[in-house]
Amino acid sequence: MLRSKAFNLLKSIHLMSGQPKLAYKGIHPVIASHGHHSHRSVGYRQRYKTGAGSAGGRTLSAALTKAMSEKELPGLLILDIGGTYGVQENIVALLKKHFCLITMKEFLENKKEMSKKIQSVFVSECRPTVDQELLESLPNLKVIGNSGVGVDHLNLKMISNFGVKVTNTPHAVADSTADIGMALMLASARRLVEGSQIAISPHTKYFAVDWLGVEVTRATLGIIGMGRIGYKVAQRARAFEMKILYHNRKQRRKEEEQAVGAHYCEKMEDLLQQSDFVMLVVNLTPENHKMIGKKELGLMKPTATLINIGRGALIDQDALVEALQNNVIRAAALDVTYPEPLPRDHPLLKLNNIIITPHIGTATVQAIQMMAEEAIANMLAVLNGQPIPSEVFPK
Ligand SMILES: O=C(O)[C@H](O)CO
Repeated sequence: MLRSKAFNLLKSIHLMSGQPKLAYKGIHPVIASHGHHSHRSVGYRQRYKTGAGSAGGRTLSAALTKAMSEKELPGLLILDIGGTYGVQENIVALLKKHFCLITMKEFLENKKEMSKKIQSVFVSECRPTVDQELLESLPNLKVIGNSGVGVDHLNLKMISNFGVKVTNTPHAVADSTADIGMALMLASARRLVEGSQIAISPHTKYFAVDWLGVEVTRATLGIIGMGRIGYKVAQRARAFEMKILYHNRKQRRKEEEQAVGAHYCEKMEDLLQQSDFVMLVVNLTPENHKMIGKKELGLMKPTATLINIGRGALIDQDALVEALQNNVIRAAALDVTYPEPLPRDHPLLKLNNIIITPHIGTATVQAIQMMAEEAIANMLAVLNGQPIPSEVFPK
C-alpha cells in the first residue's frame, strides 16, 4: 500500500471520537462553499444570488452568536447547509466537530461580523468558489481545504499571493476513482448501457448479435498518469490479466512498475498505438490541456476505447466527436467532460459509442467521508502550524 504516514495519521483522527488531539482549540469558521462546476467563471455574489454587501443588515442568529463567542465550541450547523447546498449531513456533522460552520449565504448576509472570524474555506469536490473578491474580504483566511485531488478550479498563484495555503485529498479519492475507471472500461467494453436499454425495451430483439462487446481480460491497458490513482487502476487491471502500459510526462515510477508488472512508454504515442484501452488519470494543468486531440486519436487502434477519469479539458472534445462519428476509435467512456454537465444538444450526447457519467469518481459514501476527514486534517494542521499532510503548491 502506498498509504503515507500522513494518511494513517488522519485515519487515526477519524477513529477518535469527539475533539481530536490535533484539533485547534479556537473556533475556525469554515465557509461551506457549494457552487457548481459550470459556474466556474461566475463571481461568488452572482452564484449565491444574494444582496451582498448587506453587512450588518441583519443580526446574527442567537445560535451563531453563541457559537462564535464560546472558545471551545466546535461550531455551528446552519440548517440549510444540508441537501440545499450539496454537502451531506454526516459531512456537516463531521465539520462541525472542528469548526464553526458558516454558509456562504450567512457570510454574505453578515459580512462585517464574519469576515475576520473566517480562517478556513472548505471547498466541496472541485466546486469553484474562491475568487479575488472573496479573498479580499477574508483578511484572516489561512487555508483553503479542497475536498478532492484536482485543484484546477482554484487559482493557486492568486491564492498564494494572499498568503493562503491550499490543501487537497489525494489519498481519500484514490480507490473510488480507480473503481470508476474500471467500471467505465468494463461498461464500455461489454456495452452495458446499450444492453440495459435493450433488456428493458419492449420493442427490441433481446438476443442481438450486432452489438457484441470486446474483452477486457488479457487486453492491453495504457494508463496515462501513473500517480496514486493510476497505480490503483493498474492493481485492479492485473486481476484481469491485462498487459499494462503507462506513460508519465515527468517521472518514471520504477517501484510501481515492478509491483504491478507495468511497462513504461517514454513516448505517449507508443502507448496510444499499442493499447486496447487508454485511460486518462492525470490532473488538469495548463500544459496538458487537450492533450488528446485529432492527432492522438488518430494514433489509437480503431478497436480501442478512450476512458477519461481526470478532467474533461484533457480531451479536445470536437476531435473526439469526429473520431467517434467516423469510427477512428471504437468508443469512449467519460466521467468528466467540459463543461459539466454538457449542454443537452452537445454532439457527444448524440453518439451511441460513448458512455458519459456525471463526474462520479468520488461519489461514494466512503469517499466523501474520507475526503472530508482528509480535508479537516489538512486544515487543522495549517491552523495549528503543524506539518501539512497534503499541501498543493502553485507551479
Ligand atoms: O478531483 C477529484 O478528486 C475528483 O474529481 C472529485 O472532485
